Amino acid sequence: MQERRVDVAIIGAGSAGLGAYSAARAHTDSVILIEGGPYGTTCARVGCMPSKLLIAAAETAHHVRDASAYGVHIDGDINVNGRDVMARVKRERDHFVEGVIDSVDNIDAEQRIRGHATFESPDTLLIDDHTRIHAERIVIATGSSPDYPGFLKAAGERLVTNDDIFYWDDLPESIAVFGPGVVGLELAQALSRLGVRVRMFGVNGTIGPISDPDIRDYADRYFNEEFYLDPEADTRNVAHVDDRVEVTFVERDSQREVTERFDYLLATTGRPPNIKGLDIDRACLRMHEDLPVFDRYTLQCQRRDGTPASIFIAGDANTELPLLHEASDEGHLAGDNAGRYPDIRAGHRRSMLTVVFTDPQIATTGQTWAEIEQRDSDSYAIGEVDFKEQGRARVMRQNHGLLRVYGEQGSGLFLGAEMFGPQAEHLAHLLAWCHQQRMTVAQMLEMPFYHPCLEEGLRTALRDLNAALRMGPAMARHYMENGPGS
Ligand SMILES: Cc1cc2nc3c(=O)[nH]c(=O)nc-3n(C[C@H](O)[C@H](O)[C@H](O)COP(=O)(O)OP(=O)(O)OC[C@H]3O[C@@H](n4cnc5c(N)ncnc54)[C@H](O)[C@@H]3O)c2cc1C
Ligand SMILES: NC(=O)c1ccc[n+]([C@@H]2O[C@H](COP(=O)([O-])OP(=O)(O)OC[C@H]3O[C@@H](n4cnc5c(N)ncnc54)[C@H](O)[C@@H]3O)[C@@H](O)[C@H]2O)c1
Repeated sequence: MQERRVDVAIIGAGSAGLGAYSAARAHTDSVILIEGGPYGTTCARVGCMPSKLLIAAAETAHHVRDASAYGVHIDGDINVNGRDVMARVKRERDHFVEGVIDSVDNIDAEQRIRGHATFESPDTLLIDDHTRIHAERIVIATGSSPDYPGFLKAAGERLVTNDDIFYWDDLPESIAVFGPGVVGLELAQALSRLGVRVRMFGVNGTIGPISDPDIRDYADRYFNEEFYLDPEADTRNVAHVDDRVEVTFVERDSQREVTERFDYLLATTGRPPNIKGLDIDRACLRMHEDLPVFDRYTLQCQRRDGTPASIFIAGDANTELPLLHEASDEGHLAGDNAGRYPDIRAGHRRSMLTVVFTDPQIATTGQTWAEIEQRDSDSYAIGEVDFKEQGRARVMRQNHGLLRVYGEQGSGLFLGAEMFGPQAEHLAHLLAWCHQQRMTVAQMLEMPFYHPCLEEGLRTALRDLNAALRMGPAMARHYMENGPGS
C-alpha cells in the first residue's frame, strides 16, 4: 500500500471536482484529485450534452413534420434514420468528452489518481487497495447515479438508464419510461418525436420540477397530445418476455388493464447522491437522512459533535440543486474553502434557476409556487399569461403554455416564477436576473420590451401581477397599445 500526504484531497473528477481542484490549487500545490470512473464528467458523457443532442434531432424532425402548416411542403416521406441520429449524438458527445479529458490531461500526473475512494478515518482515504491518502482537508464531489425501485429489475437486460442510452447504435421501436422527472420528460418527448412509441409512467402526480398545479395540469394535457403520460400510474406488473419488456398497467382514460410489450424500459426515477459507497460513517460526520449536514454558504460539513469539520461537499453529492452551474459554483467554493481552511469564507449563491428542455420548455426561478403557498395567503399575489394569444408565439406556431409570476404584497418585490412555455429558457434567465437583483415588479415593468417578442408575454404576466398587488391598473383585455398580439 502506497502512502501519500496532501493538504487537500478531492473525491470525484466531475464538474464539481474539477472546479474544486482549480480553486484549491490557488492556495496550495499539495492537492490530489481522485477519480473512480471514466474521466469526462456526467454532464458531457451521459447527461446535459448528449440529452440536448438527442433533443436537437427530435426538434428538427418535429419542425420538418410541422412545415406544411406554414405552406412549406416537403415532398416525400420524412425518414428519421436512427443510426444516423445516434451517430451524430455520439460523435458530438465524444467531442465534448474529449474537451474535458484534455483539461484533465493538463493536470500534473502527481496531482491525480485513479481508483475508488473510501474513508478510513476523518482525514484518511483508501484508494481501492493500492493507496492510503492522509489529507488535511477533503472535498466530497462524488456526484449522483441513477437508481430505480426493485420491481423494475424484472425487465432484466431490457432495463436501461441514461448511462446506457447514449451508447445505442440505433433507436428502438418502443420504450416504456418510468419517472416523469427532468431526465424522463426530456428523453421521452425526444424519443417520441423521433418516431419511438413511448408510454410514460409516474407515481405521485408530479411532472418535472413543476409545483404550480395550474401549470402542472397544462403540461399534463399538452404532453398527452404527443405521447401517453400517466403521472399517477397504476402499474400492475413488469416482466422480461421473449427478450422484450412486458408492462401491465391500468390505462388512464379507459381504466382498463392493458398489457403492452416494449423494446426497453427506461428508468428515470431519480438520482441519489454517491455517498453510500464512501464508508461515510468513518468520516464521523453529523448526518441527516444519510447525508452529511453542511452549510450551503461554505459547503463545510459538521463533526458528530456539531463542530466544523475539515470536510466539504459539493455538486450532486449534496443533493441541494443537482444542476451543472450549481455543481461548478459549489466545486469552486468548496475547493477554495478547503484550500484556505481554517480561514473559510461564505460564498455567493445565485437565485435558483432550472430549465427543462422539453417543448414547450419548463422553467422555474426564485421561489417556487410550493414555497410561496407556505406564506400567509394575503402576503403574496399571482399574475399569469397564457401563450395562446401571444403574438410572437402565435407567429412561430409555439403558442402553447402558461407562465405564472409571484410577487410580495406591500413591498411589490418579485418573488419567483414557474412556467411551461415557448423558449422559456430565455424568459427564465431574465426573471432569475431580476430576482437576484431583488427588483420589484414595478421596476421590472420599467425595462424595455421589444415588439413583437415573447418577452411581451412576460410583460403581460407582470402587469397582471402588478394589478393583483394593487400597484398598477387592472388588466385591460385586448389591449392594443403596444401592438398586435403583445
Ligand atoms: C440525462 C441528464 C441530463 C442532464 N441535463 C442537465 C442540463 O441540461 N442542465 C443542467 O444544469 N444539469 C443537467 N444535468 C445534471 C448535471 O449533469 C449534474 O448536476 C452535474 O453533472 C453534476 O456534477 P458533479 O460534479 O456533482 O457529478 P459528476 O460529474 O457525476 O462527477 C462525480 C464524479 O465522482 C466520481 N466518483 C463517485 N464516487 C467516487 C468515489 N468513491 N471515488 C472516486 N470517484 C468517485 C464519479 O465517477 C464521477 O466522475 C443532467 C443530468 C442527467 C443525468
Ligand atoms: N435540464 C436540466 O437541467 C436537467 C436535465 C436532466 C436532469 N437534471 C438534474 O438531474 C436531477 C435528477 O433527475 P431525474 O429526472 O433523474 O430525477 P427527478 O427526481 O427529477 O425525477 C424522478 C421522477 O421519478 C418519479 N418516480 C419515482 N419513483 C417512481 C416509480 N416507482 N415509478 C414511476 N415514477 C417514479 C418521481 O415522482 C419523479 O417524477 C434533476 O433533479 C435535475 O436537477 C437537470
